[in-house]
Formats: sequence, C-alpha cells, structure tokens
Amino acid sequence: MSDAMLEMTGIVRRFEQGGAVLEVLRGADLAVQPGELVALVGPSGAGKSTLLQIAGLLERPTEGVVRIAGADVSDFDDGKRTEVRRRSIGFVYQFHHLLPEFSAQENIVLPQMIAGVSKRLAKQRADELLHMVGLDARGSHRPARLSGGEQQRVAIARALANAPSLLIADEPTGNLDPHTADHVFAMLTAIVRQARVGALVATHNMELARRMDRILEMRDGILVEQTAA
Ligand SMILES: Nc1ncnc2c1ncn2[C@@H]1O[C@H](COP(=O)(O)OP(=O)(O)OP(=O)(O)O)[C@@H](O)[C@H]1O
Repeated sequence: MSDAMLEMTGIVRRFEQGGAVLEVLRGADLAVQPGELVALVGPSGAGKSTLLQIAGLLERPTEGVVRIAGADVSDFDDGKRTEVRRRSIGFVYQFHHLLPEFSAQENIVLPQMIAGVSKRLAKQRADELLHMVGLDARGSHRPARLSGGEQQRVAIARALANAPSLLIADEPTGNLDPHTADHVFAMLTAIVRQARVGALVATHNMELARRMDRILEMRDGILVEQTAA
C-alpha cells in the first residue's frame, strides 16, 4: 500500500448546466508523499480549484477514488468526510479568512476545539504553532492589527492546528508582495518538511512552483508532470 498523504486516481468531474455537460476533470491522477510539496498549475478555468475541492473532501468526484493518508473515502457519508477533513486536512487560501473578532491565538485554538481538543491543550498547541511561524509575541492580536504576511502566517498555523496529514493551498501567497511572499513560502516549506505533511499547492506563480518538489499541470482535464527544462 502506498503511504501517500493524498492519492487521487481516475478523478472525473462533470458539471451539468441546462442540458449541456462540462467535463472539467477527465481522469486526473496524483499522489503527494509525506513532506512533499506538489505544485498544481494550469490556465485559469483548467480545473485546479475543482481538483482542490475534491482533494479537500469539499466536493465528491463524479468518478474516481480519493485516499487520505491511505484511507479510501469514497464510501464515507458526509459526516465521516467532515470528520476526516477536520482531523486530517488543513486549508490555506489566498485571503486568510481569519475570524476578525478573535485573536491570532484564538483563531488557532478554535479548529482544535471543534475537533474535540481541550481548551488547555489547544492553547498550548496554538502557542507552539505561533512560535513556529515566528509570531510568539502576537498571539493576543486580532488579525486587523497584523500585517498581510503575519495574517497569512497565522492562517498557516491555523491550517496545521490539528496536525493534518495533508495541506491544501490555493495561491497561498497570492495576496502578498514578492518579498513577503518569499518569506511566507519559505516558512511554509520548512514546516511541511519538518511536520512531514503532504502539500498540494495551486498557483499561477511559476517561480513559486519551481521551488516545490514537483509540478503537475492541468491539461485538458488530466495532470501532466512537468519535467525540468
Ligand atoms: N459548480 C460548478 N458548476 C458548473 N461549472 C463549474 C462549477 N465549478 C467550476 N465550474 C467550471 O469548471 C471549470 C474549472 O473551474 P476551476 O475553478 O476549477 O478552474 P481553476 O483552474 O481553478 O481556475 P482559476 O485559476 O481561475 O482559479 C470552469 O470552466 C468553471 O466554470
């Protein structure tokens, strides 16, 4: 058995609109190993977000199998899928989506409490994560008092709060200036490697993509591995 954190096999996704059928994914395959960063690239509308939604168990494929840390989730009901998502998958988006009325620490505590962790342990873990992203002194600050890069670092810490197997990121540095993006991405990379998380990162930024372990390109509904030129 593969020890991939994410394995997707033969993923097909069709959308039906007013009688017409749009086949966005046509048999996409991929695997992401522990500690590996895989870039997902392709033109706008190619199906990257659709693939991430399916990988993150937010949507079901029309056909195909998704395995999270070895578990085939195909036959899981919605409740079980939500449970796997909360425990095993972290999400980072272009915009941080932190809760504005809560502090940085509370934003990292909440997903843990939802997953059943005690408040005391959740706070301890939040402080460890804040340390890991270099924000020890900022735990009590609300998002509005943090810079864009700091907000995104909190969002990364929050995504890792429940020690997920898999991290799914959609343009995680897309809203940052190049220098800050560089710094945040380096931090993300270091944490993924150290925590042995598998990371699938959709981006339009080819420079960023080239810094990852592999680049998969969405082309006509399937994934093609880009080899170094
Ligand atoms: N719920 C839906 N119903 C119908 N069509 C959809 C739905 N979701 C996505 N699509 C279509 O699927 C295609 C792929 O969209 P998707 O958002 O996955 O592309 P993308 O590669 O992420 O693009 P971008 O880089 O612009 O974010 C698009 O043509 C889109 O219109």
